[in-house]
Amino acid sequence: MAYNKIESYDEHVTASLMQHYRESIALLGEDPDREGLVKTPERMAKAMQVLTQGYQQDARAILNSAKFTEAYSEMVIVKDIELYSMCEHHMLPFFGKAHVAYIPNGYITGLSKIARVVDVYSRRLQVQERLTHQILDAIQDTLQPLGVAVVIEAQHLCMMMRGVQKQNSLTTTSAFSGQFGDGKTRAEFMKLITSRLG
Ligand SMILES: Nc1nc2c(ncn2[C@@H]2O[C@H](COP(=O)(O)OP(=O)(O)OP(=O)(O)O)[C@@H](O)[C@H]2O)c(=O)[nH]1
Ligand SMILES: [Zn+2]
Repeated sequence: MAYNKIESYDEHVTASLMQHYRESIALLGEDPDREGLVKTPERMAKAMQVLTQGYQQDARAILNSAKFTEAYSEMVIVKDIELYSMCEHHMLPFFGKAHVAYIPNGYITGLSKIARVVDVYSRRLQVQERLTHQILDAIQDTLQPLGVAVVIEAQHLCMMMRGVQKQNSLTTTSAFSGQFGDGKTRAEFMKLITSRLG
C-alpha cells in the first residue's frame, strides 16, 4: 500500500468532483468558463484528494514498517511537526504544530514515521481534539510504549477569515497516556517542547 504519497488520482472521483466544483463556482457568481477558471475544478478536485489522502493511509502500518527492537527507555520527543488539516465544520484549513513524545518499552520507531502519522490523520476532515487522540492511539497501539504525549497548537481559518474573526487565537489540545499521567514526566515533556537549543 502506498502510504506516503498519492500515486494517482481516482478518475471517477476527480470527474465527479470537477462537476460539483464547476457548479459551485457558477453558484458563487463566477464564470467557470473564463480563462483563469477553466482548469480550476480539476485543480480543486486534485487538491482535495491530496488534502484528504489520509483516508487511504494506515498509520499503524507506517509505524510498524520501521519498528525496531531497542533498549532505549528515555523520552523520545519529535517536536514542531508542522501540520495542515481541515476542520470538519467548514472544511477550512487549520494549521500549526504537533509535538509528540513516547517512552519506549523495548521498541522504537523511525522518527520520520511519527511525522507521517501526524500527516495521515491531518489529511482528513478533522477536529483538533480527535486528531490529537488519533495520533496518540496509533503510537500507543503499535509500539506499546510506557507512555505517549501529543500536544497540538493550531490556528483555525474558520475563526480567522470568517465567523468570529480572531486573528491571534491559538488552540492547544493535548493527550497523554501511561507515564505521562505522572505530573513530573508530563512537566519534563512540556519543558522540553518549549525549549530551544542554540
Ligand atoms: N472543538 C472544536 N471546534 C472546532 C474545531 N474547528 C472548528 N471548530 C468550531 O466548530 C464550531 C461550529 O459551530 P456552529 O455554530 O455549528 O458553526 P458556525 O455557525 O459557523 O459558528 P461560528 O464559527 O461561531 O460562526 C465553531 O465554534 C468552530 O469554531 C475544532 O477542531 N475543534
Ligand atoms: Zn471550522
